[in-house]
Amino acid sequence: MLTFKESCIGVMKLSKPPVNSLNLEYLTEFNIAIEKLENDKSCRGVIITSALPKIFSAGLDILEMYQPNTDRLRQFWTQVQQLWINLYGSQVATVAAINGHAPAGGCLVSLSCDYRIMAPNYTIGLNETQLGIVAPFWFSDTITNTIGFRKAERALQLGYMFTTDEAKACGLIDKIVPPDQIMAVAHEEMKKMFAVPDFARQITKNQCRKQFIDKLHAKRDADTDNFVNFITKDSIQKAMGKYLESLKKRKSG
Ligand SMILES: CC/C=C\C/C=C\C/C=C\CC/C=C/CC(=O)SCCNC(=O)CCNC(=O)[C@H](O)C(C)(C)COP(=O)(O)OP(=O)(O)OC[C@H]1O[C@@H](n2cnc3c(N)ncnc32)[C@H](O)[C@@H]1OP(=O)(O)O
Repeated sequence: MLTFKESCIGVMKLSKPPVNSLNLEYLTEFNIAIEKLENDKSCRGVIITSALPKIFSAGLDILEMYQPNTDRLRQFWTQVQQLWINLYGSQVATVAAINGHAPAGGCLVSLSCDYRIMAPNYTIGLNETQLGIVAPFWFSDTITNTIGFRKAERALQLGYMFTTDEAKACGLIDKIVPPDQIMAVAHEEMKKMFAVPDFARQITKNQCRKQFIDKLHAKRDADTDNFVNFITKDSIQKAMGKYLESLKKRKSG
């Protein structure tokens, strides 16, 4: 993770080649970096982007969920939950500068921000059903809060990956920006949020999102149990094995 401050804005660049997949160690690093910025009194905003060409993030590392060690799987999911709590509940203004593909967990990271700008000709969405797995309730809540129930329900069932244009049309992202302008526009959008007094913006964000974060807090242990029980089922393991194979075939084909 490349993290630096530009005046009162923290910039976090995901930099885990080849695809910024989020494994236990990288999620832990991500959480520490965001918590550090959150606790920095001089930091008013955070921009999240990718240091890699063409990929924002491939989402959760599938290898963490395939033939897993159960203790590690629990730690992994705890860090996934914490990342969402940290980002969706962040007091600082957040902008996702999506400069590449953003499937599943990559999409969730961006949906947890306050504003999303995206470069053209990429794809974004919660594609979990395509892997034979299920987006948990707090993934569904986050996309539903962004694009509305009907569109979210349809997209979740299909595991639909939106093109940048489709994502803009349904409100999954807010703006399409050429890749060379994405950071400049992220700063412009940040300035618009800074024009509002921080406490008023923070209380308003909290009013909108707190009920969803409280829901996960209340069900956090059960959610981890559900995840571990679900992922370790033979049928789910088979489906994930097939999906990994299909990724490799697509590469060689
Ligand atoms: C009753 C039950 C109720 C509730 C259920 C309870 C709990 C919920 C259960 C489960 C929820 C779990 C949630 C999961 C969310 C996720 O994030 S899952 C991850 C989904 N991600 C994807 O599907 C992305 C797959 N990747 C791609 O589409 C492409 O790789 C991508 C477009 C990102 C890049 O394409 P390209 O540049 O062509 O690169 P390659 O495809 O060649 O990939 C390079 C190597 O990277 C490997 N890789 C790709 N993605 C991942 C990944 N996510 N994890 C691990 N590894 C990945 C790929 O295999 C290549 O590896 P290789 O070089 O061949 O070794």
